[in-house]
Amino acid sequence: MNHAAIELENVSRKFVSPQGKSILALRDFSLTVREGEFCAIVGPTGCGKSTTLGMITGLNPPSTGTVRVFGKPVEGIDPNIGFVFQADAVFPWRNVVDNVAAGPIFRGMDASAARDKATEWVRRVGLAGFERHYPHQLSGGMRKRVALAQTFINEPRILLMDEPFSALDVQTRALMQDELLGLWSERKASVVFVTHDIDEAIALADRVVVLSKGPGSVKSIYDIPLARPRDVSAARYSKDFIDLSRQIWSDLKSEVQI
Ligand SMILES: Nc1ncnc2c1ncn2[C@@H]1O[C@H](COP(=O)(O)OP(=O)(O)OP(=O)(O)O)[C@@H](O)[C@H]1O
Repeated sequence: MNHAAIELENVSRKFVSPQGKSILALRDFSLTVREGEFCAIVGPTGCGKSTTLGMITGLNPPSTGTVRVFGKPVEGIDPNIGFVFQADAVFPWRNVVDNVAAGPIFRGMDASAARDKATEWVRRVGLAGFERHYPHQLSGGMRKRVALAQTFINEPRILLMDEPFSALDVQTRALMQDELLGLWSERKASVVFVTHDIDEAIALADRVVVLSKGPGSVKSIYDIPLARPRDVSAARYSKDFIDLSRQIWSDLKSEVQI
């Protein structure tokens, strides 16, 4: 049986705008992500996708409702959780190895052991030979590889990704999606992957969750029956993929129409 890794139960989240107006970002939001599941979230702009991730991290608690991670209410930052965001979270003043080693060192690992482990991860994400390069000497795709190594080296049990590949060109993006699935398949963290790209969501996920326009709640959930291991580029041409893409878009279209 698959246990729940993340549970959001009847959650809502209110913000106050700079003008003092109350904004309801999420309403009646319930979602369970199973252990080892890859869950993608799509939805119109402003529907509360990033807010949802913030609640799972504990940085942004819900106004009402409960958020649990591995059965326990979220209280503060959980070291089991890793993040990859759209913006690069690399330190510009550190070279590639030192960027990747930063997490383990912060968690108390001896610096030389951390650098050895980081060097191995740099190789695994295809950056052997670039260990001493600084972020400004790398392409956007290479910096994303550094970000993946930085995250995976900590062996997170939960991985939260907020449009991590949206700034990349189409080819690099496809490569990074394959890379991500390869890394994920080794340890099967529970992933919540936010994207605007329906095809990216289908290519990667076990389930795709469609949110309604703000205040966001779960509109529909699609099981993705594509076999694993997946070759992202090849999977896109299958009939199942195209049918799902059409269905999800028709669901989403009514939410994004003005
Ligand atoms: N700190 C904040 N203060 C005030 N309002 C906020 C805050 N954070 C988010 N909001 C509001 O909550 C709503 C949801 O925002 P959120 O960033 O979660 O949406 P999103 O679905 O991730 O959007 P996008 O797809 O454009 O990235 C928006 O109306 C936003 O303006």
